[in-house]
This record gives sequence, C-alpha cells and structure tokens, in this order.
Amino acid sequence: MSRIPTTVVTGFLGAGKTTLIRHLLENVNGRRIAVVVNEFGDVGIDGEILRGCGIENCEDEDIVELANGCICCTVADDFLPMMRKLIDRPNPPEHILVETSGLALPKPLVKAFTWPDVRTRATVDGVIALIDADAVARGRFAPDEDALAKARAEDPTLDHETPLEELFEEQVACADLVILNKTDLVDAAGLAAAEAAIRADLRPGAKIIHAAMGGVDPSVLLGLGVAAEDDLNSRRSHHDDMADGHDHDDFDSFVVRGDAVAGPEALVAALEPLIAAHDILRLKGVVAVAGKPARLIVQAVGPRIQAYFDRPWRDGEVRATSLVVIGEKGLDQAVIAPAIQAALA
Ligand SMILES: Nc1nc2c(ncn2[C@@H]2O[C@H](COP(=O)(O)OP(=O)(O)OP(=O)(O)O)[C@@H](O)[C@H]2O)c(=O)[nH]1
Repeated sequence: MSRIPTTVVTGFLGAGKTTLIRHLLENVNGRRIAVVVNEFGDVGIDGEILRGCGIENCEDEDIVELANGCICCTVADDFLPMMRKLIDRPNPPEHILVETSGLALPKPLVKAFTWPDVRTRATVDGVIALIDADAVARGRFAPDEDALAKARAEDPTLDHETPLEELFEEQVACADLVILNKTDLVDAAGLAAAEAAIRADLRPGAKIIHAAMGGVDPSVLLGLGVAAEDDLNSRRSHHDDMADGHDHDDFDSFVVRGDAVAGPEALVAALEPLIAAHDILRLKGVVAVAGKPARLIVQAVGPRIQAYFDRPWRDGEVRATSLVVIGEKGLDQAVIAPAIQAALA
C-alpha cells in the first residue's frame, strides 16, 4: 500500500502558514488534499479562514481542526487518532498538509509518524518552515545582547534563550525547506539580514527560498520525498530530553467577544496603540460590522494589522465578533480585554 505523503508546515505565529496553505490549495489543480489545522488558543480562526476561501475541490470535511492546545503536546490524544481517521476514509486524501500552531515544536509531530500503524500508511514528505523575513530582519528573534549579559552576570547557570528565540530556532532546525516569507516588506539588506539570522540554525542540506504571500509553486513544496520520520536525529531540538514535549506556559492567550462594530477603520485605529502598548504578538479573529453582509477578518502580527471582508454571513450564523489575543506570559488580560472591548463598542 502506498503511503500518503504529509507535509508539515511550521513557523512562528503569523509567519504566513495559513496564507501559504491557501495558495497551495488554490493551485494544486484538483488534487485531493486534506489540511489539518492546529491553533494555540480556544477559537479556531485558521480553519474558518481556509473554509471561507471557497476554493474549488476543497470540501469542508477536508479541513480538520485540532483544538485542545498545541499539537506537539497532544500528539497521542489528538493527532494520531485524527490521522488514523483521515487515512481510513473510503476515499483517503492524496496528500495531507499539517499546519502546526505558531508555538508548536515540529519534531514531536514528525516523531508521531514512526508509530507502527501510521508509519505503514503515511510518511512525512517534508517539513517546511515559514519565516517572517520582516520580523526577523527587525531582530524579533535575535537575542537581546544587553539582557543576555545582565542575566549571565546574575546567574551563569540560567537558560538564556527566550521562549521566542528557542521556538524560532527549533522550527528552523527541523525544516527541510525554509521559506523566507513577506519579502514584500523588506529591502535587499533586510532580506540578507534575515537570511543570515537563520543560516546558523539550518540543517545541513536544507534549502532557503523566498516568497511573498506564500506564493510558491506547489511542485516546489510538495513531493520532497524526504521521509523525515526516518531522519529524526538530524533534527536538533532543545526538548529532546523531555518526556512529553514542552509546555506552553511561556505564552498566554485569551478571547475577547463582542457585537457588531461600526467600521473596520475605527477598529484598526483603536487596536494599533493597544497592540504596541502591550506587546501583543498576535491578534486575529472574525468581526461583525454593522450593516455589512460579510464578516470581517482581522489579523495582526506584531504591529501590522490587516482587515478584510472574506465571505457573507450565512443564514442562521450568529453575527458576532471574537478576537484571539496571544502574547508572552504576563500578558495583562485584565487591562487588555476591557480595552479591546472598548475598541469594539
Ligand atoms: N505583507 C505580507 N503579509 C503577509 C504575507 N504572508 C502572510 N501575510 C499576512 O500575515 C498575516 C498572518 O498570516 P497567516 O497566514 O494567518 O499566518 P499564520 O502563520 O497562519 O498565523 P498563525 O496561525 O496565527 O501562527 C495575515 O494578515 C496575512 O495576510 C506576506 O508575504 N506579505
């Protein structure tokens, strides 16, 4: 029996994973692809966005959401049973794409493909890491040298990497192919700086390509034929010694809900200073706009906010707003949630 090739798409929060997958689905020319989407946080926005695209040949049942936390920590409980279900379909997919949460470690997922009943029927075609070239060029994942020196002086035994740096390195170090995405937001110097920042973490032989809005030909991404599950040792991880993956206590997330807002511009203008003031890493969600038949998708990655109408509300669908907010531990929900509520009013 041939094994179903599965591509693992990793990358930090907001790097462009869903955008890449959407582009792939639009360009695979009728190939039957199933997408497994995992998100950090209680509300699944990515699955909603993909389903909202209306791509031909992409049925709702082909987008499977895995909630309940980060996929890397719930492999046995969630991911494996779901893979078995997908594989056992009477008409199984020809290819599977797994979009990990932006905070997930890819290696535990790759390891899941060594489980006997999955190993015989699916294989990791390749691990693709999406990188936000703009964020990397601006030093978001680089160590803060001053803080590092201070921490070293205070306690030389401390683990000096921030959770952000660690995740970033781990995602790059597991990849067969790295996509430096968002090239439209950087100049040549920025792109070179981003590339230099990831080189040290790359696995030998891993390739780097450049893209904007995930615009890469599917033939470049699919069919790598790497069988990454057979090559786990070359995928360095900070967490190899831990029995059960890692925990996500370094990050916080909560959801803010509300009714219809007056308009996108006012909402974006109100969110901008909030995001900057509270160092919100990621904010995304579905927004109802008064008098508009379509729902608004709001996306913020660091300081950049995007808002666009994606599809009309369906009959019977509750026209409400829900926004997921993600940041590093200590995110001040008691202050931020009411402030976002006020922006929604
Ligand atoms: N300018 C620019 N924006 C991009 C590009 N790729 C993605 N984006 C935007 O970045 C935001 C996040 O994109 P997503 O595709 O949702 O990112 P993600 O990695 O799936 O996000 P999480 O699932 O939350 O980790 C959206 O507003 C996208 O439109 C790009 O190449 N250039």
